[in-house]
Amino acid sequence: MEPRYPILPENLLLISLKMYFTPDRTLFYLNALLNPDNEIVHPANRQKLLLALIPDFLTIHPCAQIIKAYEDTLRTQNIPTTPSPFLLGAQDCFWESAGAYTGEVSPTSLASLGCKIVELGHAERRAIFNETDAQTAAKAAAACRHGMVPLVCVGEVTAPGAVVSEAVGRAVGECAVLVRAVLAAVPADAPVIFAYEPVWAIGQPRPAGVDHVSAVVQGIRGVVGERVGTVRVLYGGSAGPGLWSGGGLGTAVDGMFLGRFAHEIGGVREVVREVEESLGL
Ligand SMILES: O=C(CO)COP(=O)(O)O
Repeated sequence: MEPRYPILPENLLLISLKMYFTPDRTLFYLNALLNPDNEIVHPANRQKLLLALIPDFLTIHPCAQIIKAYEDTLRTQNIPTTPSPFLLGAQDCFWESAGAYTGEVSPTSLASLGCKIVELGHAERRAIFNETDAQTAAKAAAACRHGMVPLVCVGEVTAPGAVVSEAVGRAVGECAVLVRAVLAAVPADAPVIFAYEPVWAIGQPRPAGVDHVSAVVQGIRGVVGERVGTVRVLYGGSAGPGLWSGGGLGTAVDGMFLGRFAHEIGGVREVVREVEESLGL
């Protein structure tokens, strides 16, 4: 059977919890994201803005149950849940579906639990676990075989020097290698999300400058070119409230990939409000 991919609207806000939260805190956090009183997830806005949570592997199953219960509640209120108003993602997956691969996580299992997005090639996995472009591309293909969207992290390692134009060209060149490898590995109609995360901007007090991000993202879009499947390009790396509207990032990218600055629900609400306002929602 052909995989059925989730529909991606034009704007995405994705949150990775990396390895920061305990299971209890993750479940409390997800319940808070979905609580209508917190005004974060608005099913009516699904066609324009979609949120997703990417927790650790241990909490994927209970998170899936919480999201299912949330959708059941929406249905009792006659609010449509197709396409899903909120997605669940995983922080990695293996490139094989099953077998003697101790410690690895199967894409089949992730899909069966309701994961729709698989994050791949994060800078931390590349630096600490030596993950290669070929491995990331193979994992992206595996995610697609199971109807999940690969969320591929790309970004240059070194911060820009004094010559801005050179820095942009170098950054695009570094990102292009993985962008091309992934697009060559996945079906032409598979949706793909690229998170442009300059390695030097991850885990910092401030994000990369919007001018730099904007120019590199334009370059990445050029590398992607025309393609049947949807491609979204997000920014990640110390992103948080104030960057989308005040910082002007909103006109350059299709969304943000949030880390630490989404750990408090109030911060997520601020970011959501900025994006919604920019979309006239
Ligand atoms: O790597 C990131 C998202 O995956 C960004 O993390 P920080 O926002 O904490 O820098």
